[in-house]
Amino acid sequence: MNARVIDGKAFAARLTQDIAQAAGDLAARTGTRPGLGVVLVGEDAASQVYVRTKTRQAEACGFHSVQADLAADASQAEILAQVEALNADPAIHGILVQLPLPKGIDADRVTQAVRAEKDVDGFHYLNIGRLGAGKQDQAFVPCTPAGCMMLLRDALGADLSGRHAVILGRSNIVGKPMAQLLLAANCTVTIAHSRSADLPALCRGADILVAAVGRPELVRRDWIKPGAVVIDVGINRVASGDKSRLVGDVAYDEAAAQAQAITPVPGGVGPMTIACLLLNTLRAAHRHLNLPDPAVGTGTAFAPTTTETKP
Ligand SMILES: Nc1nc(=O)c2c([nH]1)NC[C@@H]1CN(c3ccc(C(=O)N[C@@H](CCC(=O)O)C(=O)O)cc3)C=[N+]21
Repeated sequence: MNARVIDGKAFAARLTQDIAQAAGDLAARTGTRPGLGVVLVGEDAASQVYVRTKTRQAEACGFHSVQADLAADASQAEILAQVEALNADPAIHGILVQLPLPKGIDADRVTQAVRAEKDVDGFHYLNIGRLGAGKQDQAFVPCTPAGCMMLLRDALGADLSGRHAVILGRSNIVGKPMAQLLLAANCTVTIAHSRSADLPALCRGADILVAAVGRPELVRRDWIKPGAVVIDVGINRVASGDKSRLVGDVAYDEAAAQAQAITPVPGGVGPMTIACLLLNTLRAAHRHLNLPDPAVGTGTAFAPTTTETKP
């Protein structure tokens, strides 16, 4: 078997173009540009890179964008005040507080302070609850799982019903919402995690395998059912000689020998996360104006983008 590479980078680029187009249409119709507010606390290098990418892409889509940088020793009250300012700003439709927050800050307090209508990360309990109740159309769905679903439908077609999906990882940000989305798509869903017995055997039962545990190359060749679709959410920086490189939670070459299709790292799920953040912000602006959600990122708007791996 020679897995197709699911090109998340190309998919995200097309999605981002459609978002830019829809943002332009909205501005022409209503005079409103979608507005994204990003809160960054501290000097974590990776967080700075991610936040810069998000802000730059938002601006490239014609969004209004505001970035609030707070010092690493900012107090919880200062962070909450920043969130409240963005909550109250009518030009801001989506708010993102970059995680992780420094030690000593109650991240739950901060994420729950974001108004649900502006919660484009999908972390507010109202949005989590809507997703859990099958009302994901009214929710903001967390960006990484939303992007994974688009890539899955790109690989397998719109109808995923009856497939056995195994998710490795049970985080609030990826594993749990991913399970809800796959369940809503009529998959049979297994959530496996660090305390599960015989992870390899569980994974071998998967038609769809989503790896989101943050363990470099945990998933090996014999964990994968021939013909499965593998979505690798892991982004792990590992030493490679005197440099470092990014690897996923899946041993890519081994998995590609077994799978039908697989996402690479980098260039798979990561770029989709950012595109879905922009899409959620575009939707937030529409909902703020009492307009129906734009027809972007839904249905069959996207032709498959898959390429062959090397033998
Ligand atoms: N409130 C909040 N929301 C988030 O969505 C959020 C967050 N906090 N904290 C950190 C994680 C991580 N995250 C990534 C997004 C894109 C890439 C991405 O585009 N990665 C590129 C490679 C980037 C590189 O080279 O380092 C790729 O996979 O191709 C990675 C990671 C969003 N996060």
